[in-house]
Amino acid sequence: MRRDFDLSLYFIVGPSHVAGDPVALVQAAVQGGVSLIQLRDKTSGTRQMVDSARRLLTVLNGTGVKLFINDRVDVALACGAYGVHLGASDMTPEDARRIAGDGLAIGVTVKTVDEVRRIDPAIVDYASIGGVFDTKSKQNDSAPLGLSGLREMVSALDALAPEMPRCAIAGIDLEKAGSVAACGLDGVCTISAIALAPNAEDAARAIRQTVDANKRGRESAFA
Ligand SMILES: Cc1ncc(COP(=O)(O)OP(=O)(O)O)c(N)n1
Ligand SMILES: Cc1ncsc1CCOP(=O)(O)O
Ligand SMILES: [Mg+2]
Repeated sequence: MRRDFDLSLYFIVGPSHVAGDPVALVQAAVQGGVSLIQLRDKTSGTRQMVDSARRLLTVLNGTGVKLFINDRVDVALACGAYGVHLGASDMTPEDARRIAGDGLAIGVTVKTVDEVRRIDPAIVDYASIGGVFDTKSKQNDSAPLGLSGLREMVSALDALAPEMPRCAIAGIDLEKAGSVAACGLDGVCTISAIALAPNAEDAARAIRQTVDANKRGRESAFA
């Protein structure tokens, strides 16, 4: 398992979400408290994607913030990313593990309780629950879970693998981040709440503060 990553504030970047070079945006976001980055690129060629990932890794070097690659096990391995994020139509986590061995952390999207129950905790390193709310950043075919659906998913995850790191995604902004994190998560994932904010660093800082105050395990900080 590779679990030396921090889901507190997971920020997704890519050409569909950020016009132009994401480097300055990522630097500002990390300065504000983003703890994990994902490159999500549905449009570029493979070589371009590996180049973009390498540039992000250069920016993240020395920050402790890890890089995950969306969908593409080959790109993640080629650039030396920390992990890969896989959804229901991507390579299965089992196949990704066969290819990557222990060389990649593997995160998965879960949208239903059944999908949670199908997770193999010996293979998967984190679960991202969503979509929680409506989002303009991706077309989601299923209805939003809302907070009650999110809580059901968290309970299913607790029954399966209480230690498994978990975050949630879709429509999570500063206003919602605290109540979402308080459902028993290790963090939240966002695109627009940081990428479209007037000041990415300030936005990340504010969201990170509210997540830290509400996420699972916060009691131990005062023990
Ligand atoms: C952290 C995180 N959670 C969910 C997703 C969505 O993944 P997927 O369901 O495979 O959809 P695409 O992003 O590939 O369109 C994600 N990328 N990251
Ligand atoms: C990639 C992805 N997967 C499910 S929702 C989503 C986009 C979330 O973006 P935002 O934080 O802007 O709602
Ligand atoms: Mg995917």
